Amino acid sequence: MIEMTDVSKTYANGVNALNNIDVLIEKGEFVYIVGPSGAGKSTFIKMIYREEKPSDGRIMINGHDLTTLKEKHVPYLRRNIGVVFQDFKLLPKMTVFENVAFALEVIEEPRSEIKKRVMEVLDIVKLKNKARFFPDELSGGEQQRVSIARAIVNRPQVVIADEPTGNLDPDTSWEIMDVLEEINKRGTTILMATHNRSIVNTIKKRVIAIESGRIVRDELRGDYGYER
Ligand SMILES: Nc1ncnc2c1ncn2[C@@H]1O[C@H](COP(=O)(O)OP(=O)(O)OP(=O)(O)O)[C@@H](O)[C@H]1O
Repeated sequence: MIEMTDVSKTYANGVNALNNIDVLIEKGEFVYIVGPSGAGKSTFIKMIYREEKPSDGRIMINGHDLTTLKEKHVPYLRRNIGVVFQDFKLLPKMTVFENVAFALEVIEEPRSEIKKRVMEVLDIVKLKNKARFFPDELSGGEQQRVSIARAIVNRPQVVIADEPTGNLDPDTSWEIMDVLEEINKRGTTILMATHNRSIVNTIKKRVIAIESGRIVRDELRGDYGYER
């Protein structure tokens, strides 16, 4: 469902972030993207939700060619891809409920339907009881769970997480993994860029390792593979 063919990315300042990337990720996979700082992991991820365009090569997502996708069609692509960031990016003046409902792409859907869907996803992330709270009234892990609820509320086929546990303590990081695994079990493809060695080495998944802009390893049930 995600296919990159000979993809390279050079930024405007001349930095060559990715070179000749070939990769195929099937529906329902859970994939860790690992590699040293500056290796190109975020660039790889950003190209999938069209935050960045490749300089060369082709990216296909669900049969759509991202490289020729018109700007006006980018919102349709994004509806199918939920994104989770290290720093949550919640709207501080909105409640948990509103943060999730805001992301829901429903046109003239009855309020009752919107409420039902938002409460469904808050149930998945175990935050139904905090729907009326504001982000600053939540722990870091809870805020990340809200951001995951927001990412899945449109029932995307793919969730992309760029260091989702980067700002969290170890216990909370495991809770976030429980939630991501649950979402994956329900059929959503997950791509997660991470520096979290113990998670990668414990919850075994496919590992794609990137170094200096190239894929140097792609293993089912792989290891983190880097020393600190
Ligand atoms: N917008 C940008 N403009 C220019 N260069 C960039 C830009 N974004 C990233 N780069 C460069 O591209 C290279 C890859 O960066 P990227 O953020 O993809 O790495 P990363 O593997 O995600 O790193 P980290 O683990 O530190 O987040 C780096 O050399 C970085 O400086």
